[in-house]
Amino acid sequence: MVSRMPEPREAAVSARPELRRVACVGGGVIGGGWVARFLLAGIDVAVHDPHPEAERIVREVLANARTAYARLTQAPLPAPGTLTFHATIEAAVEGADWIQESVPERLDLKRGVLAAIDAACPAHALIGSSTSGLLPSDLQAGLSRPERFFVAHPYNPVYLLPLVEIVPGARTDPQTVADAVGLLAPTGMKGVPIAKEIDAFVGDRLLEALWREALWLIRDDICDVETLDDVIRYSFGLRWAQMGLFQTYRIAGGEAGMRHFLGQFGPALKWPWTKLTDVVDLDEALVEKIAAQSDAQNAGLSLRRLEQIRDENIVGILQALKGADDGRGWGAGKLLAGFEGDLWRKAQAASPDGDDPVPARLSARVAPSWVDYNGHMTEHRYLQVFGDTTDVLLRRIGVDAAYVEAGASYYTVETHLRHLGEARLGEDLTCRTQILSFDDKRLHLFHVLTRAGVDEPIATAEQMLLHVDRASGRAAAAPEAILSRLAGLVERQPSTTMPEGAGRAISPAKRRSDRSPVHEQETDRRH
Ligand SMILES: NC(=O)C1=CN([C@@H]2O[C@H](COP(=O)(O)OP(=O)(O)OC[C@H]3O[C@@H](n4cnc5c(N)ncnc54)[C@H](O)[C@@H]3O)[C@@H](O)[C@H]2O)C=CC1
Ligand SMILES: C[N+](C)(C)CC(=O)CC(=O)[O-]
Repeated sequence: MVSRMPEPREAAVSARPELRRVACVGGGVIGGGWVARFLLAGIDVAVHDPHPEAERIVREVLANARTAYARLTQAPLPAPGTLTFHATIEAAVEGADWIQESVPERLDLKRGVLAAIDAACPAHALIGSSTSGLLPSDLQAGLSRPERFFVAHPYNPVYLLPLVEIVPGARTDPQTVADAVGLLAPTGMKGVPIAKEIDAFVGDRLLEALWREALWLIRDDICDVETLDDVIRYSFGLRWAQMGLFQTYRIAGGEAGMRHFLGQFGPALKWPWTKLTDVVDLDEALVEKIAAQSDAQNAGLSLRRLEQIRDENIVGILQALKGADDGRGWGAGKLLAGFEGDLWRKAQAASPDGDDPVPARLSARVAPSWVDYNGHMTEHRYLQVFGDTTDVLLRRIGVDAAYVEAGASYYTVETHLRHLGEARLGEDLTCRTQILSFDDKRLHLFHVLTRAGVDEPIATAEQMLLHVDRASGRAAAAPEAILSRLAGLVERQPSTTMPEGAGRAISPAKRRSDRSPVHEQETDRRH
């Protein structure tokens, strides 16, 4: 049978401009994550949450998000939006382009809150609900303008995981779905329209099935929570971040592929262990057992520490995926690469030549994964920072993703890196570039890495790059437009003299015999 493309995907293009102001109604785990996602995309956010400590909680989630973003990307993020807190729904939704409801998972509560939002928000505003499973048709039932309502189901942490299931109800306008997908894209999120509404949508149907089996395994003492988590994180959990279920199983079918996989494991679907559907009774004893095992598993780890470890791990995974598929990016990493490309394009459009007289400048923070057994930044991270700074320069002269796609690029052919000091965990670094020389094919750079606000270099790198025709892999003259941008940067750069250390080769170590006291004594005796 040939499947039809789902309706909402056909209305693919958003007619709306970018979001300027968002209201988040509910600022708990998920509401706080939405706040961070929108704010760090430069959007103003108004929050309403009656919890007495709502502001503290939101700001703590935001602090986590800022740390995670500093590690996630070197791309020029926009200036964060303005965060405000409001005592009423009416005040929060005033002037909002999008309202995201994230109050507790109770139909009656959500309906009341949505009715208040619907009555007070601007006519053009979209209304999304974070519900994990309630049907959008049930939630939109009492609204005066149900056509602008939909479920926007995110994943925790909302500021790092890009997926949002966009689920329309019976009365949602298909254009609303397309608009929601389009409006989320500049925040780095991937809105995925779900063709038909169903309880728990797609993600939570899968997660609930796994969770149900997990609860049985603990209740029946088959394993404890730590063993169960190990089974996931040392095996299929590692696969799922990059290939999901079906692509993974296609490979598991070997050379004969998916048909063979289905032929081999299809019959097993009739065996008892593949159709477990009973729901475990979450009685007091089981709750106590799981809570106690979970406490033991996480002894000494606060919630915020767990969140930080989780965020660091997710950032690492996203960055690995960004470099996958021969640098083209894969899955969520490809999305991140596209997001960063948009940020660079926007920054360049806002300031095509840039006002900065320094040809390239990059800020970086020493992340835990950058530190080695000596307790300082490890070697290859220096090259990463210098390489990223070179990329800043290349983008500035017009060598961006589109330029590379069109067939030419600059390749680094030589680097001389000097380590002059130590960069330690959490330190903010600045890298600045001087263009030493260039001609139609060669570009000679000198980077200096310092602690932010300090002049003394921690490291320097001298690099030679060649302009290359990518098809032949051979050096080729860069076009006039690139060369004249380079000339403009050279003219304006503050330093015109050769920097200390430029052109230096590694001086050979003295031969052991030259240094030996015996040798020196012998030499002395000869004198
Ligand atoms: N926690 C999770 O992993 C995920 C939760 N969700 C969904 O997000 C929604 C919120 O869940 P969580 O953030 O986990 O819950 P939470 O309990 O952390 O936060 C709910 C917040 O809503 C506030 N609230 C209660 N009544 C309110 C009202 N009348 N107006 C404004 N705020 C009000 C509470 O003070 C609280 O801060 C639920 O629909 C849930 O299904 C979606 C994805 C994942
Ligand atoms: C537990 N949960 C059903 C609220 C989970 C979700 O909805 C998504 C997530 O982040 O796992």
